[in-house]
Amino acid sequence: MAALTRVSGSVGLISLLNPPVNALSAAVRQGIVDTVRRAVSDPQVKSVVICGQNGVFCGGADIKEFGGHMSGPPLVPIFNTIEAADKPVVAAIEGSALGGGLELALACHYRITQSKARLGLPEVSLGLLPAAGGTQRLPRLIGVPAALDLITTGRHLTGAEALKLGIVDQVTDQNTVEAAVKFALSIPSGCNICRLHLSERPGVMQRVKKSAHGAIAPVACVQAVQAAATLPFTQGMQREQELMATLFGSGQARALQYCFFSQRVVSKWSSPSGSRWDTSKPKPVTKVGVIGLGTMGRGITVALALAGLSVVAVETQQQQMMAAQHAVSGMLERTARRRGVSLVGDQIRYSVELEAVADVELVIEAVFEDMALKEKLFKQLSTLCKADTLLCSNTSSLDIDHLASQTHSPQLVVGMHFFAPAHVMKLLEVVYGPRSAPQAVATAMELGKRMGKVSVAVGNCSGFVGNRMLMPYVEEASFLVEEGASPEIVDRALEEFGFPMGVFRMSDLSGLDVGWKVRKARGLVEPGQMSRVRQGRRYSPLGDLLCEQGRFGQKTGRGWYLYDSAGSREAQPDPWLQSFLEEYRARQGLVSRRIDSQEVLERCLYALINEGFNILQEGIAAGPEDIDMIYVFGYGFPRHRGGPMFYASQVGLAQVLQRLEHYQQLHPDIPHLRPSSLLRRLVSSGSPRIQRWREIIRMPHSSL
Ligand SMILES: CCC[C@H](O)CC(=O)SCCNC(=O)CCNC(=O)[C@H](O)C(C)(C)COP(=O)([O-])OP(=O)([O-])OC[C@H]1O[C@@H](n2cnc3c(N)ncnc32)[C@H](O)[C@@H]1OP(=O)([O-])[O-]
Repeated sequence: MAALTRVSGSVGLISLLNPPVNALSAAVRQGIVDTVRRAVSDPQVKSVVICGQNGVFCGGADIKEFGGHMSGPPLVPIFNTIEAADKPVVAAIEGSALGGGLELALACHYRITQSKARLGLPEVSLGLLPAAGGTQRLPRLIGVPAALDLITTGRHLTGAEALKLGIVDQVTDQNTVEAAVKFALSIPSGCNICRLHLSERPGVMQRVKKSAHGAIAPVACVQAVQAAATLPFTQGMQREQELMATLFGSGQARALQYCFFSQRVVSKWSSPSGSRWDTSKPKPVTKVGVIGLGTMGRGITVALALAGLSVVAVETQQQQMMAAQHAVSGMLERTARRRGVSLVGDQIRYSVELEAVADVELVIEAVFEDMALKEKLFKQLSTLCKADTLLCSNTSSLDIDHLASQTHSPQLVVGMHFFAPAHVMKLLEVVYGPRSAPQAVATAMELGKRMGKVSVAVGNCSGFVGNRMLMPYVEEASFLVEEGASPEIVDRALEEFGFPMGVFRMSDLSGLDVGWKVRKARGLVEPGQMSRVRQGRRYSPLGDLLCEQGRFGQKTGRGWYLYDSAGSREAQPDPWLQSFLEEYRARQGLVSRRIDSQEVLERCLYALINEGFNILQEGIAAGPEDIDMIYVFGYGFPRHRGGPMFYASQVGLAQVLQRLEHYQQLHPDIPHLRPSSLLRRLVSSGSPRIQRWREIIRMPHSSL
């Protein structure tokens, strides 16, 4: 899987052959061993160029091999042999040089790269570290601070950035392999590995640990680079191997690698009606209308403009429109500066007239979350837009099928549920109704991809996947507080698990009035009432009672926590809340008990997971990967835990079932603790690997 040819008389050209990304599988590694040996021993070869076939240098080690028995020659001695070769070896980098691919290039004596190529060491995002010499060679080449940044974040660089940092010797816009051959012909033999004077960076470990939220790979990456700074090369390499060995078999590495593949699985969407990603062709879209320029509409406008689309942004209130225009310009400016790209914005046209969207190919409605308002708007859009214009709603929970029924062409209606801030958050839920055409789903998915989103296609139900699962999670947290926990106890347990914020800090940030409005719309709120049973099930009025006191969270300076001032972010425990809770429990006849972090995690997470099984059973999500990517990219579920469904598979489905049964016995009035029948089916099928759940879900129930 690597070929050697002789070009320009004396250059041995080694091509890696393993489409699509020339991953370093066992066969490729063997191919490199053989071709390097032949090139080095051929007296007619004076220098060597290594490149990848089909415009990609190398995507790194073959991640698919990690799950099984590793065979074939290991990378470290191969790269050491290349580095020690007495003929100059040049890497010709096109497309990507990532992970082991960049480590291969670092072992070469020179690197020539295409300007648009992507270079990086993303192993940390797979729960690993660059263990083929990357943690030792990169700091020696570019210094400790720059190497730490690249290795602990896994971020990609362009060829131009790599040149600036000193990772590559030359950047070209011409044919990279030809440039590398020319370069190889011009250099004398010898190696240019630069041995920088390295020193440790104080304080890095503390910073990395804090932002890792419990992930172990970033910490190991720092330890490995510290070894480069303090130990001779050979000992540093040994340390790199030891640290890799601890990461390689860890649950976190398995979870992160599952996320890598799941992200790709969800792009291959399918729906119960039989429509699929590979048989549904998206409609070309160049011009999009956005209706409603509140927080969501502004973010969506920015995300569309950054993706290079023409946008017609409509806000019928003149003053609100002016404010939005100003805000969008600022957001675009800041994002362009951060990304180092030139400012876009001239392709946005603002209007106060709905008719301005008459000629767009797709409309995204982002008005207030009010069904009557949306119904009216969809009726109007259906009349004034072109007959084949796709009408999408950014609703976070309303019935897409009902909205579709307001239009002349219900097959052209889908949900595009963005997450705030829409130009930053990676997740997009694409919601299809029973009547949505496959092309409408494919078009929304493709548009999400162009906007750099992880798009997940889901079925229509109240709250879709993400918000529907959030309900039991948030409710359990409130029940725990009624029973004796404090918001701090609940939040601490969830943050130690890896969430960036616990339930209560998160609610304070997004505003307690948001959930209050939703509960009011569902007829659950009874002002001034303390009853704990509503609509036939357990209910906690705590959130409503706080809102009645004007405690809306950060924006009012008090909510579940106390803040220095309105808008401040520093949450302090609130003595008022403590006495309020004591009084509440006394009036309800509740005897406060000690609640530990295990109970917090089990009740909140298993309730969330259980709803995930219901969603799978109903076919709202096609597979566990869809749910997991929604939670990882949209709800801060720790990526190193793989997502809620993967986490359940790691805990053990029988254990999750048994704990749900236990809690359901204690709390028979909480329906979301009643174990899902799919969970029971999976347990009775022997708790198969998560990759097999789709088969079991599709199996007729009677066969079990
Ligand atoms: C000793 C340890 C040494 C070392 O330090 C460890 C490593 O190197 S760890 C590795 C560090 N390297 C990384 O983390 C880089 C991971 N890769 C990427 O970031 C992107 O794939 C890349 C940017 C290369 C191309 O993006 P794109 O053009 O949008 O294309 P795409 O993303 O859609 O992928 C196309 C297909 O290729 C598949 N596949 C891809 N890479 C690998 C792989 N390494 N392996 C196996 N398969 C891989 C991918 O699943 C997909 O398959 P399918 O069946 O068609 O769904």
